[in-house]
This record gives sequence, C-alpha cells and structure tokens, in this order.
Amino acid sequence: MDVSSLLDGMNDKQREAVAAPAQNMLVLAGAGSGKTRVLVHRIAWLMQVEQVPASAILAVTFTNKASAEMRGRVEQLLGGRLFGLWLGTFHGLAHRLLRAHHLDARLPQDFQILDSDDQKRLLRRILKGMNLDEKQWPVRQASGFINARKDEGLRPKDIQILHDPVQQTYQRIYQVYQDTCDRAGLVDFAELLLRAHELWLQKPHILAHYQQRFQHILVDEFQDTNSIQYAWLHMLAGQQARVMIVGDDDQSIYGWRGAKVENIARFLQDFPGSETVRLEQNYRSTGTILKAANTLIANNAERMGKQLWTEGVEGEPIALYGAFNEVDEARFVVERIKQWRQQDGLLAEAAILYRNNAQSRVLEEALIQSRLPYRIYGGLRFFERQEIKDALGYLRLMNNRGDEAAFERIVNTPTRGIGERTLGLVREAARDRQLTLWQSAWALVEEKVLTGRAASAVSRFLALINQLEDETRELPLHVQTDRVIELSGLKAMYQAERGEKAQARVENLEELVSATRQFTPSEDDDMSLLSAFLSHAALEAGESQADQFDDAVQLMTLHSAKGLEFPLVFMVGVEEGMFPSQQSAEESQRLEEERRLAYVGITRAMSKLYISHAETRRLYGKEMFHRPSRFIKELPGDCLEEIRLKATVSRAVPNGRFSQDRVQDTFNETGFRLGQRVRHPKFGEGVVLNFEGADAHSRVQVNFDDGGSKWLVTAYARLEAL
Ligand SMILES: Nc1ncnc2c1ncn2[C@@H]1O[C@H](COP(=O)(O)OP(=O)(O)OP(=O)(O)O)[C@@H](O)[C@H]1O
Ligand SMILES: [Mg+2]
Repeated sequence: MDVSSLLDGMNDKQREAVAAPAQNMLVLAGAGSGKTRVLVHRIAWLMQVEQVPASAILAVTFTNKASAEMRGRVEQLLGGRLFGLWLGTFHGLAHRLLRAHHLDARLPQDFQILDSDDQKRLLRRILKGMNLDEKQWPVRQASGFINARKDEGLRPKDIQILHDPVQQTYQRIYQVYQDTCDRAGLVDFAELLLRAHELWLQKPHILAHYQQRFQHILVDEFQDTNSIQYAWLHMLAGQQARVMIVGDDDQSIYGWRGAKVENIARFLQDFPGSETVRLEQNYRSTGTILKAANTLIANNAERMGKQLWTEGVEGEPIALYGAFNEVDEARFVVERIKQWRQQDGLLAEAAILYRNNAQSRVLEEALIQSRLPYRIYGGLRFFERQEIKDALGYLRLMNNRGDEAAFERIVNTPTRGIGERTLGLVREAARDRQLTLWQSAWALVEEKVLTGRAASAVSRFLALINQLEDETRELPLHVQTDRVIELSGLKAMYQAERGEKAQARVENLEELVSATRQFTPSEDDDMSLLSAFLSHAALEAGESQADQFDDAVQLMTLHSAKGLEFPLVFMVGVEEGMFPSQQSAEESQRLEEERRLAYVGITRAMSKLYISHAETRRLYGKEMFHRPSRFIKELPGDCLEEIRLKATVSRAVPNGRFSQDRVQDTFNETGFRLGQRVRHPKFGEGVVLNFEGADAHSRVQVNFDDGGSKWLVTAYARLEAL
C-alpha cells in the first residue's frame, strides 16, 4: 500500500503525530478533533512504514466497543486481519495476562470474574457473617471502600492502621472479602488490575518478557486512567517502549471512580522527552454545536486550555424541549426519531443519552410502543439481566464449584425448598471450617446436620449440578446451555410468570443460546470454551449483543457515550437535581465533572442536537419537580431554539429565559389544556399530555399517576378537570 495514503485526509498536526519518529508523545485535544483517528493511523503507520510487527504493539481503549471498532479500522487500513496485536481495555488486557500466567498470579486456572452485582451479593453475605448490620454498613460503601483501595494498589495489610473505628471496620470487611475471593478463585474488576500490577512487581522475568515484546504502547482516553492503570503502564513501558497517549482533560468524567486527570501531567514528567501535539480543528460537529460546547466548558475553572474550531457548516440550532413529565419527554423523543426515519435517516444514527441508567425504562417503553428497535449500551445490558445471570449462574457453578456468587444466586432459584435457615447453616459451616459453600452443603448433608426436607432439597440441588455437568460436558456449548436452561427449571419458572416482562425473560434466555452458538473465543485463549464464554459474558456485558448489526436507536448513559459520535443526539433529563445531581451541585469539583459530562454529551452530536428537561419526573417511585439545568442556561442563547408543544411554532429563546405562557396558550377544542390535572372515575388522577381531533372524535392522552398513559375519547371519558 502507498505510504502516503495513511496520511491522506489528515491535517498537518495530525500528520505530525501519525508520522512522528519513535518517541513518547502526548496528543492533547478537544472532542472530535481526530485523536482516536490519529491513534488508529499511528498503529497502521508503525506496522506499514516502520515495519513494527503487530505483536510489538499494545493499544488500550476505554470500552470493548471501542477496541472492536479500532481493530476493524486498522485492519481496513492495512487490508488484512491482524494477529498478535494486543488491543483492548485495561481490564481486558489484565484478564488476558492473568489467564496466561495464572500460576504466577496465584490464581486457579478457571478463576471467575465477579461483576459489581456479584461483588455486592458476596459482600452482603460477608457482612451477615461478620454480624454487621447492613443499615449501618451499607454494601455500596463497603464495595466502594474496597474498590478504591484496590485502585490505589492497596491490600488490606497495606492500609495504614486507621484510628477511625469506621475505617477499621471497612478494612476488616476488605480482609474477609479478600480471603473469601482468594479461596474461591474469584476476581472482581479492580482485582484484575491490581493482580496484573502485582504480577509485574513480583515476577520480574515476566515483566521483562513483555517489556521486550511491546515496543510501542498507545492509549486512548488517557484522562480517565486511574492510579493502578498508570502504574501498570509505567512499569510495562520501562525504559524502552515508546508511549503515545491521547486525551482531553475536558472529558475526564470518571473522577468519582478514581480516575486521575493529573496522570497527563505525570506522564510528561515520567516519560522524558515527550512531545506534545495539540489538535484544534473539529471535524465532527456543526459550528452551532461546537460553539455551545465551547461556551459551556468555559465555565470550568480547572482546565489545561484548548481551542477548537471548525470549517464545517453552522447547522441547525440546538432544539430545546421542556416536557411536562418524563413520559411526555419520551414521547417527544420518539416522535422526532420517527420524523428522522421518515426523512431517510437510519435509526442507528440516533442516540438517546441520559445521566442515570434508571431513566432508560420510560424511553424503552415509548420505543416499544412505537415499534422502534433499540439497543442499550451499558446499564441493564444483556448479560446483566436477571434471567441471564440466573442461567450463567448454573453454568458457572458447573464450571467451578467454588464459585460462591453463583452458588448463592441459584441455590434456590427456581425455588426448591432451600430456605434462609438452611442456607444460614451452610454459610456458617463454610465460614467456620474454611470451606466453599458447595463443600459445606455436602458436608452438612453427609453428616446429617441437615435432615428431612432440607436435606433432600439440598442434596437434590447438588445432584442436579453434578448431573448437568456430567450429561452436558461433551456437548457443544449452545446445546449445553439450552439443556441447562431447561433442566434447571429456569425456563419453566419464567414461563409460569405472566406478563410481557416474563415473556421477554424467556426470549432473553433463548437469546443466550444464540449468543453461545455465535461465540468464538479470541485467538490464543487456551481455556475451555465454557470458561472463555463465561469470562466474555462478565467482561463484555452486552457490548456484543446478537443484534448489533440491526438498525436500532442507541440508548446509553452519557458516561458510556464517550468517544462515540452520532448524527442525531438527544440529551434527556437535563434538569437541576438530575444533571447536575443534587450532591454534585453543592461541591465545585464535582460540579465541574458534571459539566465535563455535559460537554461530552453535546460533543457527541454531529448535525442535530436535542436537549430536553421535564417539569415533573417520576423516578425510583418518587415524583420530583425540577427546574431546567444550569447547564442549559450556560449555553449561548443564539444557539438554541425552543420547541413548542404543538411543534408548529418555534422561536428562539433569549439567553436562558423560558416562555411562561406556553401552558396557557395550548387549550384546544377538547376543553382541556396540556399539563392540566384531571380525574377519571376508574384510572384516577393524571396529567393531560396530548390531544388530537375535534368535536365528538377528539381524544386526549392522559398520563395517570399510577398506570401509565392512555388515550381516551373525550366524549366518553368522563374526565373531570381538577
Ligand atoms: N482530518 C480529518 N478530515 C476529515 N475527518 C476527520 C479528520 N480527522 C478526524 N475526522 C473525523 O472526525 C470525527 C472525530 O474524530 P475522532 O473520533 O477521532 O475524534 P476524537 O478526538 O477522538 O473525539 P473524542 O474526544 O470525542 O473521542 C470522526 O468522524 C473522524 O473520522
Ligand atoms: Mg476519541
């Protein structure tokens, strides 16, 4: 291939970075300036021009989705499949390393990954065992304490003996948790990184091997690396590797999880001779969107300072919609997506971004009602759904009897008469005698500590797992999975539940069988197919759902949207108390991080951006009243356009001011007005969301306080205005 084509369509600064001589380099630049593109081209350049073998390159991305995309793009540039290139997330790479050197890392070959849910479940049990009241020692606090220590590279023994009795207790919890995990071969996310780092520290010959191998290290989204990731990289790089990091301090959004933006400055110190390249031209967004993003982020005090400009068109104004409530907001978003599709837009070009995972449900319902396919990234991902985790629980226990989280999850799912009391005995014996739950259950049956129904229920369960393993060991993975779903009684259990949700659960179980059928382990995995699949499920958590090639609306949190871009973007729930959240509003550092998150959100949009907020919102079962977010007020007025409810009139809002007369002037023939509270004899009280038609045919849509929204014919509905 022609060398120069790797530099085609690149600006001078980008070329400088792609074609730089072997050296350490920082590419510091704002959103959409081509950082990731530079990284991809740099990899191709190294291989093509500098003749660096793929196996001498290690590249780190922030999500699995990003690494799959990156691999695809490099392969496309070089015109062939790549072998030997290590490309993945920090967690994925650490996992790969630990699998390859499990003995040196003091792990069993088939160690299992605990996701955050499993971790909490296990902690809950540990708290019980330690006689600690969960109300006083919340599981979230405990997991937060443990993960934060691990991210700093601290084992329980390394924590300086704290005088604070509360901290001392958490330290003890950490110790018990660690012992339990070590006994059962369980590894949580933070542990992956910590072990990988300890591997460097404790096994210099292994470190030396990889130091020799990886001549070039490249890291995307560097602003969100935490201490242990930095330490790991720093050691791996050693004296000889050349490291290129790309990042944007304005997009550092994981401070709450231990990410340290200071790592950028540290890099410049620790890697002498680093060259800094700044990219300033944005290729992603319209002038309007870029101006809004620049203006917003200028409100942050702590910045390294960057310029961003575009040669692109000015584009349409950012549309602002003030909804009555979250249902109205969802309905609005769906309407606009339908319009987009009517104008030949793809659904996959549209993304709905929200602050919290819990906000997705209402949006999902609106999409389902309108029969628009959608995909969720992050949050309730496929592999995290209850029924999937149940099924995986069986597979995990079959694979490793010491998997405590799996044991806990399925021992009485479906219910088989193993009660809390029996389980209490099993746990106690496990603790006292240093056994796994599985071993303890056997012992109690054998020793006749358990008797009668409890004994037979427990031994039936133990026999079931053994039988499942015996009968399916030789079968292909998907047949094995199918048998497990049937024989465990899971399928029957969900079939017996009524309603759409149960139906969806059965479908998801079926989907799991397809997922196992389609599964191919990565090149040099030498573990069993089942182990490989279970690791994949825990690590990738839905990022490779079977429907990834379907045209579907993309739903995700603002956090998981980092690095991505979409022609059409909806930022929903942009309200004080939601975004920024109540707590962050009170603390300037956290407020700045929220503002960076808003900056990330806005800069995902290529051509059209909608921002919406709702006056009232029901979330986590509570009704809340919210003002529009301060972030909306911080946007330049001339970039905004307020959408009026009937969508026929729209006008620019003067800087940050909202029309007060909107509700009043939307009366119509039905005699009701939008936003009005009404009572229905059967459905109770609700709010008018919409109406259509006139006279006898007119209908109103009411969102009832309990029971969702309904269309009613005005003439028959006996609605009473309140
Ligand atoms: N020189 C260029 N000419 C044309 N398009 C470009 C150029 N450089 C980058 N792009 C395009 O601009 C968009 C943004 O690039 P990219 O995703 O690499 O930016 P980024 O800096 O990594 O953004 P983020 O900070 O959001 O991760 C992509 O669609 C990319 O293909
Ligand atoms: Mg990027």
